[in-house]
Amino acid sequence: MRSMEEELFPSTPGKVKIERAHTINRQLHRSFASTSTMFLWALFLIALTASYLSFRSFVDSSSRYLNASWGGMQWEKQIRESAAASRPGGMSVLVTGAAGFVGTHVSLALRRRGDGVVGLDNFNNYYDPSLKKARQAMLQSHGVFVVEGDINDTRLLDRLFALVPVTHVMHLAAQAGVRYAIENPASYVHSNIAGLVTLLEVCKSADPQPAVVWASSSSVYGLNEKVPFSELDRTDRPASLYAATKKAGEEITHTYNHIYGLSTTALRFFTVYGPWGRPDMAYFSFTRNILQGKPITVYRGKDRVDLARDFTYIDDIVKGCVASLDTAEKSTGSGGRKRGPAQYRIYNLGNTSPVTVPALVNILERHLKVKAKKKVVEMPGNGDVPFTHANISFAQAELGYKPTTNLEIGLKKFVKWYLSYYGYKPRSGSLAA
Ligand SMILES: O=C(O)[C@H]1O[C@H](OP(=O)(O)OP(=O)(O)OC[C@H]2O[C@@H](n3ccc(=O)[nH]c3=O)[C@H](O)[C@@H]2O)[C@H](O)[C@@H](O)[C@H]1O
Repeated sequence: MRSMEEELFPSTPGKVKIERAHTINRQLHRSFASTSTMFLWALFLIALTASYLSFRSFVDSSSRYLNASWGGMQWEKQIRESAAASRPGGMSVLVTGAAGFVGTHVSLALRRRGDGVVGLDNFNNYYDPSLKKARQAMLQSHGVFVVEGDINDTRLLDRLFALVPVTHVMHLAAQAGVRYAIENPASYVHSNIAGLVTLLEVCKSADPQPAVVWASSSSVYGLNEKVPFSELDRTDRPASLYAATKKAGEEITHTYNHIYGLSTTALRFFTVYGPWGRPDMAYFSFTRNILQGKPITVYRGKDRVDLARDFTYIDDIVKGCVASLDTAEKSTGSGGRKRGPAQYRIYNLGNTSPVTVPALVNILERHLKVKAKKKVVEMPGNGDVPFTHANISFAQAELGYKPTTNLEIGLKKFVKWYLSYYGYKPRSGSLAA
């Protein structure tokens, strides 16, 4: 059999050289012609693929734009107005989770004293979104615009930072609730881990970088038994996935502080309650059930020990948040690079006087003037801890934090709001069965 080389360059020399040369030329020409045809086909296919891909990306981005509830000149105008401070030296704060319980109160407090505030909230349906919409409407009437969007949306965050010179981020958007993590673990990873990282990525790249104050949780103390809980105590034994994601948040913010010079402050909130609160929390759902004549389930710990929480009134928490923003030092990085060491802080924001769950129910019964139908059951093993109790000496010394509302007074204010918001007539007289 002849080799390929022999086919192209036959071994017989002499007269046949020219013929051979012609043959070779023809063969070369044929092969060149087929190569260039292939090349043209390849070019054509590449062009076709490129136009298909750019068409797809155009359709994707236009549909994303059309489906998104953000964008447009009017939207940008509202953001700029909302973010503009009305007092000299005022801050421009991006409040994530602004239509949430704590977010609404902090946004209002900032706006009232003349800071610029832009809210961000995804209005998810973890609990009744109509309550979030009502909070949004209330904020709007006070000049705070709440953007509808998710902290996982980098494009939206970039846009907000391009529109507003954000000096501070008050990051309160999160998947809350200790026991719900058993049902929907992915939502905690999505909001409390992925969302946090997305937000920090944008913050670290912003120029200037904002200072970040964000909501951690008393739940990070987990199985800690040393009371009261101090920021110096162990927090490496979380009892729920919720707690684990909040603890992870403290470590993730440390990384951004260390590498990029972001100024970060984590606030460990202790069971916050009050008007405009969260319907998934015990004080809120107990109130609803008591008024509707439905039973409430009261959990009890091992050996029939009552569970207790360091319930903290919303106005005290707001003071702690605002003081944290006021004392936050500037971030030190720029262009995504650290220029020097930056502030990294963690504070307990609690009330320092735990109250048992049955005592909470007694107070509600008195304020509602209705007797609760109690079902006492052993605490299910779904992430709860038996008690919480904050040591607030660091917050006191460094933020001037000093809670002033006890559970009796705080629940009275909550009940007043609840009855009015849900259209109940306040009852007079003694307890009804
Ligand atoms: O400090 C926090 O970081 C967390 O506080 C809050 O968690 P918790 O302290 O668990 O509040 P909450 O659910 O009101 O239960 C209060 C008590 O009632 C008991 N409880 C609860 C429900 C019920 O049906 N029966 C009952 O006895 C229950 O066993 C508990 O002893 C926030 O939800 C959470 O998002 C996080 O911010």
